[in-house]
Amino acid sequence: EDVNVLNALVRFMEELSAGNSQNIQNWGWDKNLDPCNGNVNFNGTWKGVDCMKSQNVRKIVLDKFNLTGTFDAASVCTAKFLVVLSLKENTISGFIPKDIRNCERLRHFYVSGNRFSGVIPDTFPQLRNLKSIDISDNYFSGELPADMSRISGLLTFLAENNQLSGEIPDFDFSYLKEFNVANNSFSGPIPDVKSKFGADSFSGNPELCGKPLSKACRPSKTGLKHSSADRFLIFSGYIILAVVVLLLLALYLIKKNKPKEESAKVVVTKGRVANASKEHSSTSSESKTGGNRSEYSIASVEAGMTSSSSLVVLPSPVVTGLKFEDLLRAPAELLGRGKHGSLYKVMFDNATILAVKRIKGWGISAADFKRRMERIDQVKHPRVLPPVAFYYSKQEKLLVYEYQQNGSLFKLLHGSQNGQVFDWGSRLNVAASIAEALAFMHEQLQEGGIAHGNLKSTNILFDKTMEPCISEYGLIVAQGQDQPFLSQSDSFKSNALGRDGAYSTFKVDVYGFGVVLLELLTGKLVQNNGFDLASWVHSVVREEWTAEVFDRALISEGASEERMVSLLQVALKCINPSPNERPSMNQISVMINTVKEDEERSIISEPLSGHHALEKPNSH
Ligand SMILES: Nc1ncnc2c1ncn2[C@@H]1O[C@H](COP(=O)(O)OP(=O)(O)OP(=O)(O)O)[C@@H](O)[C@H]1O
Repeated sequence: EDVNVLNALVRFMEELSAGNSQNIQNWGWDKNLDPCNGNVNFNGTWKGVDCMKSQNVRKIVLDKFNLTGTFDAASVCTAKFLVVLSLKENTISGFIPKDIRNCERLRHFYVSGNRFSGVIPDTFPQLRNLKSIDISDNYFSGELPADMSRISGLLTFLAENNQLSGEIPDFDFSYLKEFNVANNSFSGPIPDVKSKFGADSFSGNPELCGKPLSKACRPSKTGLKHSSADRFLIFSGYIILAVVVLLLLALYLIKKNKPKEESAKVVVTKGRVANASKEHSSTSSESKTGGNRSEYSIASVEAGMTSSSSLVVLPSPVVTGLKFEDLLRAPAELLGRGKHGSLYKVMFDNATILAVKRIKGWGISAADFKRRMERIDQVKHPRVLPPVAFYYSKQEKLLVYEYQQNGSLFKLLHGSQNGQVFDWGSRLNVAASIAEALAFMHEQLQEGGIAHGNLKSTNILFDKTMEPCISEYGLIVAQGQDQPFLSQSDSFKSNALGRDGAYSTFKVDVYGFGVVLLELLTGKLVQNNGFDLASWVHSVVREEWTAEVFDRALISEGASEERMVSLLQVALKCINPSPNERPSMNQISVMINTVKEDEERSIISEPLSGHHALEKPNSH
């Protein structure tokens, strides 16, 4: 460590020891000694200090050290690599200084069982890397910072037995495993804790109400609590809101009265409701729109579009005799409006459910489009959803797929899982299947340079037998040096462009696949095209905390860390910023199969009485 850091750490210890110089000597906190290199059992090294790669102080654990002084955050936070700070069960007093914000890498902060007082500083939520916080059994008072939810990925928050007051702020409850604020003076409604924590976590706060406590909240009471200044602010807020709403309404009315613009070729028209249960309530509106159209149908106002000649129905066992008019008239429901188009669920023939993707602004020629779709259709792979039909017009392209009832990988990972278990074995299977299918497609479509172009967990769907399959293959053109039809600012693409500028469509898919692997391993949501997740994983791995990236569900299931790390290594290769360094899908498929074989071998060789052999839930 740097001399300045050593000096600061000695100062930190002096403050903690309240001038008891004996302490410092006994524990070897001497700036002339190396805190890192020495015997672990304090022999020339600093007691309670642990270092990373024998260089930087990473952990300071001074539990039960009879410390009676105060906490000098500014000094201790000069140790930039500090990840764990634990001062449990001493008699430290005073407050936590705002300078705690400088401990940027801090992941675990434990000060329970001391005599800390004062408020938790508002700089605290700036410590985004925090995983666990234990401030229980102290004399902390005042309100918690309102933006505690900024610490995303928090696993533990323990603050029981203090004098904290005010409302409990919103936390990022998605990953929280432990939460306790019992025996404080919190008041008001309990935020939605997603039924993860019971009444024990909140008891001993007489003014708290709402679930999971048995005391219900009285709506009027919160109103009374506001001061007149508060009330003024709230009312003026309402007024502003009302003005905005009125303005929007006016704008909408003005727009509506204008003639329809040329570009709006396909509209969703009002008519009969798709849902049978609502059928009679809307019969009155039917006459207005002329019979057969459904409330949400992909109908067109453009005369040209109703010609069935442009709909190409590919030979498939799913639909026979699908006509364009049928498609337009059929009841449809808008499922999503993605960056690249909208997706409709269409009931056809009362038996077949189709998914229709509508893409706008794709400047591809009719012949190219047709060739492309037919080529994709020719390369059949059981794990790739083939289009059943497609439609071309200059402004609009429609792609028809069979609707998959079992949802997407995204939904399985992040949706309400309905008690479904998505265990390690199943995740590994998904990874292996998708890698294999993608490798096959890449190989077959190498010549035309047709990659998937938009691989992500919403485009991996589960079929009837819960086997994963890739959908929307080849709907995005991202080839050569010329700009893909995506915007230039798309960080996904610019990322795929890499530092060396070389562009490869297939390597974009490899990146996308790497992000899917990260999602499978961490269980975390992907934002910003996976860029955030990727950089988070990188930072954790760099600091040798690899085990912390994995989904808690996988850890508690007892999944093999060794094999999770192997899969993580594959993912990191896929998301290499330089596309040329990324392996091919074929190589990736081989790597994942090796991990899968290891897994299978271990299941066979493990004794049946083993913890995971018994508890392993069925894979799909
Ligand atoms: N064939 C299908 N069957 C069932 N659900 C589907 C099908 N195709 C897509 N979906 C689901 O419908 C939703 C909307 O799909 P859409 O493709 O519009 O979204 P997206 O993939 O997030 O966006 P985009 O592809 O435009 O980037 C997604 O949740 C997707 O998983």
